[in-house]
Amino acid sequence: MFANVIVDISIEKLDRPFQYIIPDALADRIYPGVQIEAPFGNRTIKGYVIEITDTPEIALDRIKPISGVLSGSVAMESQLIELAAWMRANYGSTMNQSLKTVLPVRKKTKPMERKWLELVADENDARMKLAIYESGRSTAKARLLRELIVQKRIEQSLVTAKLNISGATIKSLEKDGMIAVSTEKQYRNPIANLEQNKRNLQLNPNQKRVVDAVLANVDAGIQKTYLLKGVTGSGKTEVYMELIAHAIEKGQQAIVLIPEIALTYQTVMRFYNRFGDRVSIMNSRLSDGERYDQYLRVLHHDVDIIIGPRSALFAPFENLGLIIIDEEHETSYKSETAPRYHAREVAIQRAKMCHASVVLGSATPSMESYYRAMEGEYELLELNQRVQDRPLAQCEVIDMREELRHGNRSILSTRLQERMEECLQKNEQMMLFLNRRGTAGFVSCRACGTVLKCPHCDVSLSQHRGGRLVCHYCGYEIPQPKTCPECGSKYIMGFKAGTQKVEEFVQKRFPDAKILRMDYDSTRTKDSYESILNAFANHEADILIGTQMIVKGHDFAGVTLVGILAADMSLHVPDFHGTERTFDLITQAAGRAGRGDLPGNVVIQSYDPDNYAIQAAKNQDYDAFYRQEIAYRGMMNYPPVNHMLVIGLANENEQILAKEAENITIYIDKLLQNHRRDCAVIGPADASIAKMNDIYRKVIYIKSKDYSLLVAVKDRLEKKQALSNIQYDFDPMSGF
Ligand SMILES: Nc1ncnc2c1ncn2[C@@H]1O[C@H](COP(=O)(O)OP(=O)(O)OP(=O)(O)O)[C@@H](O)[C@H]1O
Ligand SMILES: [Zn+2]
Ligand SMILES: [Zn+2]
Repeated sequence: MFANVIVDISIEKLDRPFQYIIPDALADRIYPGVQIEAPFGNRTIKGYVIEITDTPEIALDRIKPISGVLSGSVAMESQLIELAAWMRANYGSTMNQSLKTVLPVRKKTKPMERKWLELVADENDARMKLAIYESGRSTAKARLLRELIVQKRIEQSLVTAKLNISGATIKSLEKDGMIAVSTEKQYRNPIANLEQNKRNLQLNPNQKRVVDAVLANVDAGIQKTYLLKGVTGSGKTEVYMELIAHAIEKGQQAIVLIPEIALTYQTVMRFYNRFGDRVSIMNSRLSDGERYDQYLRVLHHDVDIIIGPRSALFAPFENLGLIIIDEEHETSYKSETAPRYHAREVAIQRAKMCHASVVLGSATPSMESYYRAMEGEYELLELNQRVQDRPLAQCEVIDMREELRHGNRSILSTRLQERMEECLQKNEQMMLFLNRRGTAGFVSCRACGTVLKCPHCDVSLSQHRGGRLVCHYCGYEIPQPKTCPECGSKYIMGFKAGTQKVEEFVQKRFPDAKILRMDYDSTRTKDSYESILNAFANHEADILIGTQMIVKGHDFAGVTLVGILAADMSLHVPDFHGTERTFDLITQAAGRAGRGDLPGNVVIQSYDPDNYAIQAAKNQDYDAFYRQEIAYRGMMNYPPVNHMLVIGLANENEQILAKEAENITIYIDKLLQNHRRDCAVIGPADASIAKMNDIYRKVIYIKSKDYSLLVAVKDRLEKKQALSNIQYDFDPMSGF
């Protein structure tokens, strides 16, 4: 057997593992992540094993044996490399891609150095010396010494800038034995200079019950994953913080994942108020240097808590006790580039390696997580009430087909306009949420609500050029009809309306209302997102109009009305998750209303008001939604009941791609011929983006109950020569 070893984890050399023989005597101590010693040229170097293989890559007589295993090699990097190896094996990528995901980009930039001047002589001696300097007209030396007698310790840059003192003067004082100069490395702290506002909140009995349940297991040494299902505004964040405080008390550290878009000043402050400087953040707005500094601060035990999106999962804590994933249903936890990992699964894997707990939190848990909780794999914990017994908002569904029948062709239903009027009169705030997800591509009837779907896959057909409607799962296609096949209406078309249009309409209808709009266009500059949220929180506007951006965990006490426009648009994304996304979005949006002292109202506008996702969201009844959705997933063999592997192929030559996709499908069919009952191969079909930058794309789907069968197919394909670029996506979260 051979081990592929990385000898130095600096980015330039990541590209090149070196191969060594595994001596029999060491065989059972060598696995990915382990730190070893091996000959390198004429010296011995330390390295990390990244892979075990039975294929030699160079002539056998040129491969040297590993000379030793570094016992107790607890080096942080070794654990992360082991994790990278697991990701490579389970998601399909090169080892390089996995390592680059897990380890930070090393920046040559040095940390800032601060020099300190400190008085070391005792005060009497210093005063005597000061008198000598003064009489000898050493005015610069006198000035500095006088200051240090008062301050004891001053930063050098302050001395040179403010007291106008030269390096020579400092040296001379040092030589006289008056002061000492020391340097201190300082890493950039992205949340420095915040003002901490300590406040101690008493957990209510429900919150306490949840915390106790976790702590009981922790104290008994039981490592587990928990699913915290708590309605919007039930105080999940307070539960997280309490658990973190307990971990820190035991000398452990914690990682908190939240979707990038919810990582606002408001959220960071909640953690900062409780934990102060022991908290740091990672997000995409940090420069590579700042990000690397956070990695070092973690390594040097300067912080106990890292908050950030997906990538914060790889913070190098040595004694990690807790990983929290808030809004765990969010699609952004799945990486869209290889390795296409899901943060939830990697978190669980990392937690197992270091015996940490994982808490997944959401008001609308993903189907995957709730299914696993039902199967007993995760422990389910619930918070079914809002804090201080605030009621959930009152929801009503408006049938937009009726509106059309009554001659209202506008974006806002009569009912919503009435509610808005009331809200403005009472000087309360509202949010209008336009569901833009999935508005591209599908075709629906405005008179009866019918959406054209694939008869084989039950996903909506997508509009293609040349008037074709195509299924991206199986390739089924039909010409686009001119009239609705259900009711004959000619109002059958793609849906198009943007937030800007909504804003124009609302402004015209309510000329005195102050409106803020938040969408991709209005938040392109660095801080605009934050400043819109702040302005709204300060009641500088009555109405906030936006896309999915406005529903992510924001806590505005003044909002009493939420209007959800085009609620059902996301039902029709060409993807089997459409119904789940719709339920999530409506429930989360509705959860923004009535969080303060005043009760909330929600108006849901839909062309498909009887759909179970819309009905369940209206009643804020997660369980009802789950029961129907899981039955559907089971019937169609979709995840989480089955696993699914998407094999994406890309090639600039359309003919070669088509041929290769066919051949690979036949090859996979053959591979799986003894497993016909446990799996299905579907496709090849055009990818949802069938051509990108002049590269053609196709997809093949495999469904199976057995994840390892899918991994085995991937492993075989990886070894095969291919003309096209091949990508793997296990249990996809969105169309390829
Ligand atoms: N025990 C408590 N006593 C008083 N107020 C509390 C308590 N717990 C939480 N709160 C307050 O209630 C509000 C909602 O709590 P929090 O944001 O933690 O809920 P959440 O479940 O995370 O909500 P969402 O999922 O909607 O984001 C916050 O303003 C929080 O400060
Ligand atoms: Zn119709
Ligand atoms: Zn189909």
